[in-house]
Amino acid sequence: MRKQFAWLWKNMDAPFRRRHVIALCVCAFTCLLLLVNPALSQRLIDDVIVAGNPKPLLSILAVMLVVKLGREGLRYMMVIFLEKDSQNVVFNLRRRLFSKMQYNDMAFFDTHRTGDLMTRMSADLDWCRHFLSYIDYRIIDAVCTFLFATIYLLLVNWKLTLLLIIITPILLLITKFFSRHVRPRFVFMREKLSEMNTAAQENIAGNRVVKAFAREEYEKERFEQKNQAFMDSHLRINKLWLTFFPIIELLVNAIQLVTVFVGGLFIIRGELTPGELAIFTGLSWAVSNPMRELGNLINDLQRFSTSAAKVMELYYGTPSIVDAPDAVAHERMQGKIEFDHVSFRFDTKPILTDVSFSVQPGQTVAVMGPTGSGKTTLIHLLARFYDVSEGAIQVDDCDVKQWKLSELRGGIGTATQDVFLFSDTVEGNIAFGDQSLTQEDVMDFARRADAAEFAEKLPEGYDTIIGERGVGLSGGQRQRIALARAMAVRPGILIMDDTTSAVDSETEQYIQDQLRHLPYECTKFIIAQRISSMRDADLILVLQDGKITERGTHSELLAKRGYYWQTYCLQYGIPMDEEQSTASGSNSAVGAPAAGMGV
Ligand SMILES: Nc1ncnc2c1ncn2[C@@H]1O[C@H](COP(=O)(O)OP(=O)(O)OP(=O)(O)O)[C@@H](O)[C@H]1O
Repeated sequence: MRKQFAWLWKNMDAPFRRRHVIALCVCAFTCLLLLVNPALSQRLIDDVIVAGNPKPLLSILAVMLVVKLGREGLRYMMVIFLEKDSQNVVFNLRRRLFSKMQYNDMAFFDTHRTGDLMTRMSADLDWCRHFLSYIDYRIIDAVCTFLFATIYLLLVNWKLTLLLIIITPILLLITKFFSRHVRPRFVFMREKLSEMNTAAQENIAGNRVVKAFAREEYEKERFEQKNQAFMDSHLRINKLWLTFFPIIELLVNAIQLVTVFVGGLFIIRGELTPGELAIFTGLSWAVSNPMRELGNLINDLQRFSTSAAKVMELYYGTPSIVDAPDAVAHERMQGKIEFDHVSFRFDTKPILTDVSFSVQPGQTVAVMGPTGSGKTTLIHLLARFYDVSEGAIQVDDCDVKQWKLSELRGGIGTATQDVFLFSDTVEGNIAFGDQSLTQEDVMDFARRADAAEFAEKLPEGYDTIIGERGVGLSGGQRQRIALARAMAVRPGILIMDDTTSAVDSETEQYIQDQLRHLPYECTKFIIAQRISSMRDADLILVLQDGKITERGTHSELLAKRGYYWQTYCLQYGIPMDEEQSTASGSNSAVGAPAAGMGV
């Protein structure tokens, strides 16, 4: 807990820290002020009522009123200070956490559910705010009220005071027991909250799939289970609390009884004046209330501690893929790529094995292969989303591990398989990677990606806001905006991962032509299933089970009669026997049917 407080403190700006200390001192001072009115009540009873002397009456009442008003005013100021300080910390934390998430490894996002991360950024952070704006002052309040009242009562009558506080050690023991048992329940509850949020988030993000499969009822049921589990975890805590709470209440109420009963006896024996008994009855709550509060505070503290631990995990997590200390600065990326005996494993599962190839700047390399063969992983390694397990990847004759990450990734434009567009205008989405693009540039790249025609027809043209994930656009339209976005950063390496799979052949042909005439030099890295997307590539790689099984140009691969040739025959409806006899002539004859089919 101390660590967590130190962490929050570290994230509070200096002026707010000063104010926070002042606010907590004010809190302690107002606890001291609590003693004034019971002390004045004693004088009121002993010196005014019992003595029959009305002279000091007005002055006593005036001081009581001033103290009461002053105390309320100070508490008001304290609450405002605490609220502002806690907001300052949460603001700083949110900023830092968001930035942390930006730089986290791909592996981090592979293993953390979105719903869980959202819970850390919202509910868990709110518990950090709650600690600074409420829990910490309530602790000081309880401790100071108890201590000041006890000391004062000891001075008035130590025997009666000892009777009042005799139950304190028992209470502390019960509290310790409660605290030990409630913590794992809070950890469990936090997990259930995260699962519930994840279910809600996935349902919202995947609502189209839910509808398409008419799985609303199933989803409702699934969420119901998570909701129920979260509620049950809450109830388990409440159950524990309910076994603990009556014991505390009983002990605390005993304090009040002892005060009146033993206090009365002391008056009869002349050991206490009626005014002094008024102090005891007036302050017995100040001794008993903090004890009563203990359970609540422990609940809150454990809840805070569970949430803070989750936020701290994110806060202190360090990405494993970072700039090397001796990273080399590069001007513009030229686009020379070399994979040198690259192998890659996810945990122990081999994904790529001994992959070697090289591409010169400006060339086009295409990769094809069955699904799951490791094509996307190749580009993930190139952009250093993951580090190779063995071998090395060089870009412009420099190991990618020696590149500054921002320059490496900034030099690669990627149109990914799974298109994600932001809730922004079409123009904003295309200019995402380069905010300095002019409107003319945006329109030019949209034209090259064949996105101009439909973009202009949108209700507000390029200023039309498209929804999250490009809602409102067709799959092919989204792919074309994603391609324009990748082209627009003028990368040294342009990666197209299944980018034209959802567009028709004519559009694909148009895009292919445009790719040949980009207004800058770049290496093109194409991942595709269609032969038409790759037939003009300088190098075509066939990847099977993470290994390169075929390599060469279109005609060389057709001549090999392997996977590429089979795919070719399947896609162009050529019986394999017939193709074999056609291809037994020259290489140009092999290319002829496809060219003739206009694909
Ligand atoms: N984050 C991950 N953790 C573990 N395994 C993964 C992860 N991402 C991918 N894989 C596995 O790596 C293998 C290669 O995946 P990859 O996405 O590179 O294939 P692909 O050839 O691009 O497939 P597709 O054509 O379907 O896109 C697959 O078996 C996949 O299950």
